Amino acid sequence: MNNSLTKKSLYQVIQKNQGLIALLIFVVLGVVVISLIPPQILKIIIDNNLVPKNREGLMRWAIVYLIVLLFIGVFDFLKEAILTVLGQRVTKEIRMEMMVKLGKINSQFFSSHETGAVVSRFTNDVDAINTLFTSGVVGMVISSFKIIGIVISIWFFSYKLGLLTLLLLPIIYGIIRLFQKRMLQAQIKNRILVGQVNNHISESLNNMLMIKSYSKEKYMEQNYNRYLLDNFLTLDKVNFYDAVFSPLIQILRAIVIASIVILSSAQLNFLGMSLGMIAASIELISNLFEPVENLGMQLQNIQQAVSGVRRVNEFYMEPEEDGKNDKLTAAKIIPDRSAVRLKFDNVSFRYETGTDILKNINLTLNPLEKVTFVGRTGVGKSTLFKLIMGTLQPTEGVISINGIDVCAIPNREKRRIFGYVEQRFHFIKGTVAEQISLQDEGITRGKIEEALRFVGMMEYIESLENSLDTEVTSDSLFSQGQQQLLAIARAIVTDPPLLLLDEITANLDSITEERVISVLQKASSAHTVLSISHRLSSMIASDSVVILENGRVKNAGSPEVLLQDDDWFSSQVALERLTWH
Ligand SMILES: Nc1ncnc2c1ncn2[C@@H]1O[C@H](COP(=O)(O)OP(=O)(O)OP(=O)(O)O)[C@@H](O)[C@H]1O
Repeated sequence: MNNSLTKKSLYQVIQKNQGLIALLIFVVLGVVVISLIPPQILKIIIDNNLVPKNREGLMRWAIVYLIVLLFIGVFDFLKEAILTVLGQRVTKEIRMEMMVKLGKINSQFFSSHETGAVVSRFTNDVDAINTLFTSGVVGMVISSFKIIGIVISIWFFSYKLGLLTLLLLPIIYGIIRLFQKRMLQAQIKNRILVGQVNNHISESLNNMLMIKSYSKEKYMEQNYNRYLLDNFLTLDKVNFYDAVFSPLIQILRAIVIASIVILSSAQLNFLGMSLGMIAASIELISNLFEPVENLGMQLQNIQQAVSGVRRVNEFYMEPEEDGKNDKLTAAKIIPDRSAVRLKFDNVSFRYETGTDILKNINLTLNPLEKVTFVGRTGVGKSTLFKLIMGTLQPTEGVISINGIDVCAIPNREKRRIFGYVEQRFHFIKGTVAEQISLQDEGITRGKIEEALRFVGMMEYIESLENSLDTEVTSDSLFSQGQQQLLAIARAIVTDPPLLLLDEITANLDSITEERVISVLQKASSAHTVLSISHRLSSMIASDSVVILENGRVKNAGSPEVLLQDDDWFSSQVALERLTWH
């Protein structure tokens, strides 16, 4: 756990909660010691009062007995409360640190890790660490002390019974563990199957239109039926173990108690104990089952928590985005927006999980140039944009703006440099205005309105109930094409000198498409514009076209020259004209 996040968070919580921890230690010791007292009182009541038929002290001992029970309750409550508070504080600390880490982590991480697995670090793994507090280490210490205390108390009554208890302990533990393991296996299987049943419903709902269009209702029902049946079978097992476990413990306890009574009978009198001692021993042995039972679960929780700790720490050790220069500002990098020079020097790139996507790209774009990247689906055009923005780091080579490596640009400055319009619009929780500003306080309402007017969305937004302040609660408030327009508004609202447009007209009707292109063309006089387009006809009048093939620049030049020189380009244009006319 060296330099681990868990250790760090634990240390911080201990530092900030020293009083609470001192109280916890006191309470834990109190719980252990006080819970040994009632059997002793019982012994005194029987030996000093009941056997000699002396009722004098009964009232006094009854009150003491009640007070002790009251203390046990109070101490138990305090222990649980403190452990829950401390556990929550540690998990909050861990989760906050993990969120900070998530913001710093190298973007490559997200292409090689599934969302579900990362979510599970934040939820299941941190919850497992929480059990270290609520029912793990501290619980185990309490259970162990309780067991030790009980054995010592019994030993004082009769060393023979003490020895017998020591012999019995592993047997009781073994039987309980055997059942607990089976119960847990059945519960885990049941949980997975319940997840499967629930997933099936949400998946079916998400795909309902497709299911109906392809007439897959029967298939959906059969699958659901199968999942339900599996679920019933495991649930049966869980119920069986649940039903058997309690009676099993009762029978075990009854056998042990009966053995003590038989061994103490007048005929055998093997243990040599008074009646009070016998009663107290029976009480103590009865109390022995609870900590033994807890111990098994606590050990298991600790095992799970340890793997949670390991996984959380692995996440915390993931490489961060390096090479950022915090002193760089957009104004320093681009002092004059008409002199932006973007350069690719021997750039190659490969995702962690795959082969080379881009190989040895060398390109220099002139200031204010309009460049369109074309190439077959999957050739790496969108990847190239992510490299330009420094979201991904080239495996080899450098991409620079005015001589500055894009990977050194701090994230906070990127919105003032790049306006990136993705193929898909990502909604955030908030109002329409916040979809555009992304809660960036530097962006005024006037700027937001200007950007929305620019893409022709203002009229529609004014027709919404609260105009710009309408809460966006569902994607369906905007059509696919409108989402595309919102994406453009979000990108241009900061008036960045570099526009990166990834298939911006894919979801627009031809009238809107023409309008967007003409508006962007007007605006583009003060921008360097890089666009990706499948439909060559929808290309913003480009100064040059870069054709990518097999990860390399196959050809680059003005569209007029490429129409003459490049067979692929001229045939694509011809094909498109054929399709459209
Ligand atoms: N996160 C990722 N992890 C691994 N491989 C990826 C990842 N993203 C993209 N790829 C792969 O990289 C290749 C290039 O993808 P990219 O999206 O850059 O292509 P593209 O030219 O923009 O495609 P399209 O024209 O369809 O948008 C594809 O083969 C894709 O499968």
